[in-house]
Amino acid sequence: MDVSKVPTTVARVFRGTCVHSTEQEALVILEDALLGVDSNGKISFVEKGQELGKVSTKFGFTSRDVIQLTPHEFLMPGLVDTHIHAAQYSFAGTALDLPLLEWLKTYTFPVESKFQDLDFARMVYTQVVKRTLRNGTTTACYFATIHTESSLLLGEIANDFGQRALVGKVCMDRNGAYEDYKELGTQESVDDTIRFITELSKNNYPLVKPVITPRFAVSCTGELLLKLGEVAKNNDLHIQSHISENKDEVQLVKEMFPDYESYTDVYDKHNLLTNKTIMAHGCYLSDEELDIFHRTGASLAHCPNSNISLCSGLLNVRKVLSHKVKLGLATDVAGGYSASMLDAVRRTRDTSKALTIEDATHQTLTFEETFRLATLGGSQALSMDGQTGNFEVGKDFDALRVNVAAPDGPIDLVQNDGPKVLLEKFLNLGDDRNILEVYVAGQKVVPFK
Ligand SMILES: O=c1[nH]c(=O)c2nc[nH]c2[nH]1
Ligand SMILES: [Zn+2]
Repeated sequence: MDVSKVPTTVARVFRGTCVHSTEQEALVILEDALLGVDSNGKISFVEKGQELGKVSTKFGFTSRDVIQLTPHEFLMPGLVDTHIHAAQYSFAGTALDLPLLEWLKTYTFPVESKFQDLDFARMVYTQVVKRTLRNGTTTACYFATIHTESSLLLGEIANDFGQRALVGKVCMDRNGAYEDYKELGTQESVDDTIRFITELSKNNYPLVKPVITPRFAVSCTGELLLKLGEVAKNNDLHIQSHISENKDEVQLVKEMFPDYESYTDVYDKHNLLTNKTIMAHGCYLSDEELDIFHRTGASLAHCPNSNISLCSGLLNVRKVLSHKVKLGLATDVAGGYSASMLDAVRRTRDTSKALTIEDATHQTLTFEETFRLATLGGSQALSMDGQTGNFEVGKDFDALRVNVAAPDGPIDLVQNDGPKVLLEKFLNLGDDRNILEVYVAGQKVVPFK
């Protein structure tokens, strides 16, 4: 029997304001909407509240089953963090005084080396999954470390807490900056990667998948890059890495890969740019490089907090979008000091405003556009927009129930603000106290069980 044809029952029905984005409109506000979620966690209908009688008959529920949102509440799609280093959560909020290459050598590699210790890994990975979920990250694209066992543990923890996640065991077969943190050789890196994807896939976690993760061109030989491209292709997997974050790094890649046209060309020629590839940063990509992103369908993770914290650069999101390159937002913990995607939303607008200060003709991103990038944009960047990203019927219900007037919360309301103002206040002033509930694929994952 085709399971997809089995009739499903309605598991939850909400009535109230729903906000989300579509390809056409950055912000769609549905007031007094009825949103139904079926027993498979998928959105079964989005209708008008006044149609309650008809809808309840059609879908077989009663008005007593309806969860009524209060006037200061709304549902919005879950936030998508397209790039976060789970292991670096252990030093988030510190060590922000060096540029990228020195920062990696001084702070990051020594900390990541500690993740062969599974007890330490369990503690940090549990913290980061809980913290991001509580802050509304329903989908996270994680870098772990070079250690296969603890990377598998990160997948297990994300699954246990119900977060949708891509998890990458980091590949590094060279590290001139810090010899103690790298894999034994190229073949070991490939073999461990294959073991990682095999073991993770064996668990059949419904929402957690492996992602092929060459750290960046600087820490991988050409041979490794090529082999990882092959593994990704043979297994139809996502790929993630870093690109063009800081000027010294771009120069170093030029020196290490002298036969290539550009940083992007290095990845392209090693078959690492596909429509399931997400590259972090991209601050210094040329028009020609962005055209390669467009041609291959690869996307960018915008990491504004980290770009500013490590003084790396200011990504021009408008320019990226004008090349029709998919783009999502990211915390990039711990180059970025906050694990909250609300911070990424704010830093995205700050960066856009800084670009406007530099050039008055630059069109600042609106809050509605930034909202779309944090939700639908992220799901597109991860090629997951068939399953998540907005409230289209048939997609998984990944959502936040937000109360802008949460008691003891950070927002004071003084007048009867409409839903657009409430969303803007939440994005600019809100925090986890405003996020009453988080749903992933229809399951309530916050508050924690
Ligand atoms: O922000 C970053 N964080 C990292 O861990 C890293 N590794 C390579 N390039 C990087 N950039
Ligand atoms: Zn990163």
